[in-house]
Amino acid sequence: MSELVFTAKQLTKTYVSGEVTVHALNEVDLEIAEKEVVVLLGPSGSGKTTLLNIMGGLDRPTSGRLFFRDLDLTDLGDRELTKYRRDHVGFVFQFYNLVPSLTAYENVALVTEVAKNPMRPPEALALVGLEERMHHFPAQLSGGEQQRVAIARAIAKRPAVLLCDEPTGALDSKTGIRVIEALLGVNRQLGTTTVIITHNASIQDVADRVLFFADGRIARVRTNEVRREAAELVW
Ligand SMILES: Nc1ncnc2c1ncn2[C@@H]1O[C@H](COP(=O)(O)OP(=O)(O)OP(=O)(O)O)[C@@H](O)[C@H]1O
Repeated sequence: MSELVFTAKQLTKTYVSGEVTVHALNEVDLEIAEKEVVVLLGPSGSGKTTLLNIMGGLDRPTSGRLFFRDLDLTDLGDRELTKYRRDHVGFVFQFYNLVPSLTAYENVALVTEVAKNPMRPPEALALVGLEERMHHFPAQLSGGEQQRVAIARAIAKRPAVLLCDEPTGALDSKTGIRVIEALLGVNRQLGTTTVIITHNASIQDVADRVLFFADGRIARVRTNEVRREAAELVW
């Protein structure tokens, strides 16, 4: 059995506004192993982003526990949570949030300059197939290429986990597939545990496991015996 990266126990997040209570996460139990690729699917509002944000130390649960390896994240103060995030977590969002006045190289360097044991920017950009474009500005890159720069930026500090919220949401199928290819390449070469939220059901075939969310719970889990390559996807 491989090592666990995340263990969630009865993880619950409740929002109360006035008379309305929303159970964004409802007593979720979950284990995610080292090096796993996990895809989260489910309707809008089913709790996927809430779980991702708590795993990334961006948000806190209302009750329950979440462990990163043997570190109980639910016990951490704000500064410790920030340190956890900085040392161990890379994020990729739907919109790339690159600095437009900086080249691809410089966007990655922003992170590597403050990390403990970073890759050099060209190494990170090579992992996503962009070494030839590293002196280009975001405006000179396609959406898919910009997202790959964002992935290079997220993984340059060699995080244990990469959390991706709709990474292909703004992309057409061809560039989306290249982005998934980049994520799988990083997972293969660095062993980064990767969690991907998507509304695109075809992406589930590249995962080790697929968690289907409904009403703040994991309603179903699918395990793929064989992971498909990104190039085999059709959407
Ligand atoms: N800050 C907040 N205040 C109040 N309710 C919230 C807040 N954040 C999320 N929610 C509610 O919690 C529920 C779960 O939201 P969440 O964003 O986790 O869903 P999701 O599955 O990621 O949806 P989507 O696919 O649309 O991103 C929703 O009903 C949402 O409206």
